[in-house]
Amino acid sequence: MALTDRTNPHDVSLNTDLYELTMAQGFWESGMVDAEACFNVFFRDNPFGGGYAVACGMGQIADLVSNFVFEDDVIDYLASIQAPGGGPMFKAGFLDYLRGFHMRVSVWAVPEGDLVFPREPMVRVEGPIIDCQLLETALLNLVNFQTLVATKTARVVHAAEGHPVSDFGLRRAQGPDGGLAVARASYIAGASSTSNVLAGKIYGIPVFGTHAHSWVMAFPSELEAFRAFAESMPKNCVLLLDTYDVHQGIKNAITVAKEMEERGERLAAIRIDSGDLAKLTKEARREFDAAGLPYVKISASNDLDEYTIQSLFAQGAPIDSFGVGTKLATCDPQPSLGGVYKLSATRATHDSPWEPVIKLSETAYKRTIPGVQHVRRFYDASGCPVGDMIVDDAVASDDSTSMVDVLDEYVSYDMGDAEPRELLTQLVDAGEPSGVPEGIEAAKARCREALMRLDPAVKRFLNPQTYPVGLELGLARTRSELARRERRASGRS
Ligand SMILES: Nc1ncnc2c1ncn2[C@@H]1O[C@H](COP(=O)(O)OP(=O)(O)OP(=O)(O)O)[C@@H](O)[C@H]1O
Ligand SMILES: O=P(O)(O)OC[C@H]1O[C@H](OP(=O)(O)OP(=O)(O)O)[C@H](O)[C@@H]1O
Ligand SMILES: O=C(O)c1cccnc1
Repeated sequence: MALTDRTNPHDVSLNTDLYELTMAQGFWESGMVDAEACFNVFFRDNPFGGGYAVACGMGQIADLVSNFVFEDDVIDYLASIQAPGGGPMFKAGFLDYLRGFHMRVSVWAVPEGDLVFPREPMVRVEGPIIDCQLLETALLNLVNFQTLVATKTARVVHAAEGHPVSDFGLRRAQGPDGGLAVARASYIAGASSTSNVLAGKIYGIPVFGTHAHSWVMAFPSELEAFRAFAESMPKNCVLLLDTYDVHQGIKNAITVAKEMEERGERLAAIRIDSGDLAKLTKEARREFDAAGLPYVKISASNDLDEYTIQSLFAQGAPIDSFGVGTKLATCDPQPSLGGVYKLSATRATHDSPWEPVIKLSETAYKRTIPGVQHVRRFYDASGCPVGDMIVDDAVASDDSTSMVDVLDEYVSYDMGDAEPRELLTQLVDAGEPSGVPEGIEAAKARCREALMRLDPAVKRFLNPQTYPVGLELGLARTRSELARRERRASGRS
């Protein structure tokens, strides 16, 4: 899959921050080779001021874990790193340990394409603390950006009201890897195609393209350029009308469409990439219809995002499809998702009981949730999600429907008759992939279904309603007790 298709699989273990390796060495030296940990990936705020996020990148986690090995050239490089104070950064004994290393972690995650909300675990990793720590950076690198892109795309696709959206973002993406991640995540979240040909080859995403202004400028006239393109691409001819003057562009496209009809062909569409897209697309629609060419579709591009698309439809723009590049690939106006990887439980060995741990902070906002967490998503009778409950089975109470808001302990919810379903599914079992990884189409279908069932009030762009996420009562109690104990231990109360 993706990561190893693109990079030398032996380098996967170096796609990390140095401190993961130095901490791993420290755990090894401290005799903690058998110590185990439980970490969770979560984010604190929905991106783009929205009401939800689309989980993405999970389909590549098993591949990351399997390929997390230290080949000889990697060991040689690590051996060559000098500590700032002099001498090798890594000890020979630790490098020997890494030589035979393979990940033994178990991983659970929100299924790719499903919805995820602030503070609930979107990925849970359990296993030897060394392995868990080594995984942090690469795992966050995988899921943070793809979840952000998938969420941005879901918003754009929502605004497009069922009209196809193509990812045009490669030229503005954050490098070749970024471009591939954008194509993959945007396709899962509802884009119909990508202009990125490598993504088409690697992931099997449909590829789509029109032509650039340079095509028109390379011919003596626009009409000749359109004719040449129609002859070269009779089956998928989309003409870009705005190189010189859209009004003349419409006339030239009609001339070429009529010539195509005489050859038994059809002009597929036109694209407009500048100016007032509402006004110009209305004019184009009028003229194509009047010329007896109602089948010619209208595509629009030019710095589009969910807000411009929504506005264009509010103005009655007769647009059939969109090409969305810069603002999708760069996730404008929010370039990162602040997903974090936090320790929530430890145990001395695989056979000892888990001890929940908590990270306190000056602000409740940064306080973590302790325990080995999983998520119960509740659905109403029509199959729509109504709330998510974070549960640690080891401390769970008898009350399986009540929960306390994840941020505000004075707010509680009762899920009543709603039907609970486990959200997290296992991806890796003690280092081995759990079953056959699902394809990208399954994640895409899941995303479409999940978004369709999400309350429109949570999906709206302006002041969306907050989807309820809470702690099961036993977990809420454990969290308060741990917080009190830690505060006392640190002398703060
Ligand atoms: N009717 C419209 N309503 C709202 N936004 C629009 C409308 N038409 C175009 N836009 C958006 O306005 C922004 C600027 O459009 P503008 O007409 O200034 O194009 P431009 O960037 O000057 O064109 P060029 O690509 O030639 O530089 C773009 O993001 C475009 O998508
Ligand atoms: O507008 P985006 O959402 O980023 O979509 C991709 C853009 O890429 C191309 O423009 P190009 O790079 O040739 O520059 P342009 O803005 O001058 O058209 C294309 O014509 C789109 O406008
Ligand atoms: O095919 C297109 O029209 C296209 C692709 C990438 C960027 N802009 C336009």
